[in-house]
Amino acid sequence: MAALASQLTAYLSSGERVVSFFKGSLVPKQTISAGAAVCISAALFLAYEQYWYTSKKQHLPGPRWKVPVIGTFLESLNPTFEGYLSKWNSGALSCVSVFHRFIVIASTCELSRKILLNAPQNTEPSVVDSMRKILTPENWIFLHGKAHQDYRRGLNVLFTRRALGIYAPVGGDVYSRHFQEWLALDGKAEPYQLRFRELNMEASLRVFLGYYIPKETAQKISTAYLRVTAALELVNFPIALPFTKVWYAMRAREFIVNCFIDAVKQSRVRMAEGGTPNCMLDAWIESMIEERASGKKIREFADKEIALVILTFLFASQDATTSAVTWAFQLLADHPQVLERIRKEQEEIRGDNLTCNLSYELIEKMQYTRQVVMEVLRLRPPVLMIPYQTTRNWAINDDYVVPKGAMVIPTFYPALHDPEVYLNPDSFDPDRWGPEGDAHNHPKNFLVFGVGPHYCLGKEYAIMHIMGIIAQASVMMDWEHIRTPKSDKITIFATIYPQDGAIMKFRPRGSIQAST
Ligand code: HEM
Repeated sequence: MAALASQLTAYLSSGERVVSFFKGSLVPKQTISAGAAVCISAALFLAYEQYWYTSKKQHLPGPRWKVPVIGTFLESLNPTFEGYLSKWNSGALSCVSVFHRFIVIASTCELSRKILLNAPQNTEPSVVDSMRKILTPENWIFLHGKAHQDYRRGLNVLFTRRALGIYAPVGGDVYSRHFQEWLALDGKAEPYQLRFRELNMEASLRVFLGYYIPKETAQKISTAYLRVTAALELVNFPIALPFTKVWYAMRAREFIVNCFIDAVKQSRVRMAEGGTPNCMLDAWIESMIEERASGKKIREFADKEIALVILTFLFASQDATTSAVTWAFQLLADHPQVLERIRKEQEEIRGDNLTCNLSYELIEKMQYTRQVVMEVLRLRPPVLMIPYQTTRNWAINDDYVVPKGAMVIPTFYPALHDPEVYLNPDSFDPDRWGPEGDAHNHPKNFLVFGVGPHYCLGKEYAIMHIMGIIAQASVMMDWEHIRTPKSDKITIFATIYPQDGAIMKFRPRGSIQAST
């Protein structure tokens, strides 16, 4: 069967040869028309496709047969959360195929961790082709194994305690400015998801690049970046023809990277003159200057390289943090007793200066606010899964070998909603992260940021950023969530959002109670 299958594959690569195969060898000459030959070869191709699928599928739960040619492509265009849930519930491992890609989905904590931790020996992150085009093939994010490890080590300096201390007040300034804009809407109710995105984008640009980028350019970058997000589909047209989504995204990337390079040059000049570091670029360049001065052998990062790294940070952070911030505002409005405890904590640690700007020292004192952020991320993990692929045939457990080249997907949601680990897993309970709770005793289940060689580099910064936003918001504003039947329904677009876009209204702190 396998020999026949491989013979057929070779033949099916050329229609002409297929016709001659059937005309010339299988049946006597002159007895079969070209049309009939095409029909027979199509039928054999379809049969081969089913053989290909079922021989990989074996006993795994999944569609019994492959939809000819496209597999479950149509379902993957409009994924639903309920669809994912039923897939995860179907077995510890399950499968589908999209076009000619065989996909294995792991739904337990143990198997998901195994996939992530087995990079690069048996697995590696699976990259959609458009990503390589948009982020450029030379981007560090596509490195594997030792090269990846070494490069990544050089970036650790950007997320030290000292570096976070530089970023906290920069973020705080941006949050307060955006809150003032929301308050200027005078309590108008509207979906806030897009406004949360704008806040995140500006915070990222200012934290990463400081004020080397003028306001108008920052706005242009924010708009251009929408092109990048739009091109992040699982399936794109393979060639970046003019005016396709990927083509627009590549043009946007060129513009963004050029702006970043300009900022790097300015930072180099300022830091060489002994300036105080005000953003990630400054921290990075200062550390290179210091290491050079100390005579250490260091990795010199070129301007474009730095710009591309910052681009990956934008890429990795924008959607995930926007998702987390959206759910955080919604969950806090729906659980006023939790918001009150955040406020109480802020009063305790800020004293008389309630609306003072953020600092890392303040962040470190926000024990309860941290618990809240951990719980938001557990309940509504922005990233539900990450696609990897196998680099060889790999016995993932005792009874299944994932074939080489298959996409293998570790999922995070089931581990984060495991009722044996998190009591009442679907309830929002920040106390489970407190001294009395036991969520901390199960670090293996907290897969929000992945695990292994590619785990999230920005984890600590992301947590600080979300904490900073809700802390600062709690002292400046009151907000209401206008609930709709879609508020608790999850929509999936790379990350997860409430289906109604989180309809909210904001008022200055104290005015809602005062007016009711
Ligand atoms: C709530 C916000 C965030 C979430 C939920 C999140 C989640 C993740 C996840 C699940 C991964 C893949 C891990 C793996 O494959 O094992 C990842 C990778 C990554 N994240 Fe985040 N992330 C967030 C924010 C950020 C931020 C703010 C930054 C940068 C400032 C960042 C930078 C990165 C980078 C560079 C990688 C790739 C690391 C590598 O391949 O070595 N992330 N993140």
